[in-house]
Amino acid sequence: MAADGRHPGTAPVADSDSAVRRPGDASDTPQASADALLAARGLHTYYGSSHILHGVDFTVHKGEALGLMGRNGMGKTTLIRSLMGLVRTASGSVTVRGREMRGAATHAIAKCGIAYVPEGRGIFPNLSVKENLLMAARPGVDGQCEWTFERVMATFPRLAERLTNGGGQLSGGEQQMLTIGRALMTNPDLLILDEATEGLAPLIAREIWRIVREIRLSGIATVIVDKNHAAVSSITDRTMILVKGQVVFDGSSEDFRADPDLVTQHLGV
Ligand SMILES: Nc1ncnc2c1ncn2[C@@H]1O[C@H](COP(=O)(O)OP(=O)(O)OP(=O)(O)O)[C@@H](O)[C@H]1O
Repeated sequence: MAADGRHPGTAPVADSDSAVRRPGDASDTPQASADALLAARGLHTYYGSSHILHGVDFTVHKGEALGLMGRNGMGKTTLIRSLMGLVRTASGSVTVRGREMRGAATHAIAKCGIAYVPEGRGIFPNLSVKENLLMAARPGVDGQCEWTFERVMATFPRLAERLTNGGGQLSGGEQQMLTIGRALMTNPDLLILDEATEGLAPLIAREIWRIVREIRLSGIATVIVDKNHAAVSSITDRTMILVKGQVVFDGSSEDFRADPDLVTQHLGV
């Protein structure tokens, strides 16, 4: 705890209109900025007259795994949708590798190597597993083709067993794997997973976490939104907590795990 009773790296929600960065936050340094893959500064988003994001600062660096946490309705999905151009943002900036992208179309942001796997899964139910995967295939931003059909098969043995099944015939967990597999076929630099284990049986959720670990080790940056903070913080480098559309913690996952008060205060039910 800091002398004022707050956690290092936290700010009281009602204090300020903008999210407060930690002194010495890596994203403040020119070195880290050069390394930033996707960044937002002072992001404000509204749904009608409801002010949802209150000046959010956000950075994910190349190859970094970031866990985005917060109770229901705190703005996590809205932040992701704002970054992806799926909702209009009122002000602030969104950059990909330093290039301003706020207001750009979602497909233009995706073309910059950002793959978004939304909550609820988006596969083609009438196409086979193989067709679903092959139609997503494309080289990455630098022409890299590391994620081939064969590699996806090796990573998702369950999908390999169901290649000719229609997407709609898969179980919920298999559909989630197919959605992640499709995202990997685009050879992204960043994979954003929103509630990837929501509603899945524990065994299947564990399989998803194994896959996410493997993706992370392959050098792809990941942003993981999930209620299972223990699982997420065990595989991420950094943790960020949103409360009412403001960042109240942005620090290493090690620091997050060492401070159970953060869970009680900001994530507990
Ligand atoms: N399309 C919408 N129109 C109006 N309000 C919305 C819309 N989508 C979300 N909201 C509201 O915005 C706030 C933030 O929602 P958001 O989905 O971003 O939260 P979240 O942290 O992702 O929560 P959850 O874990 O429940 O998905 C909530 O109060 C929610 O009711």
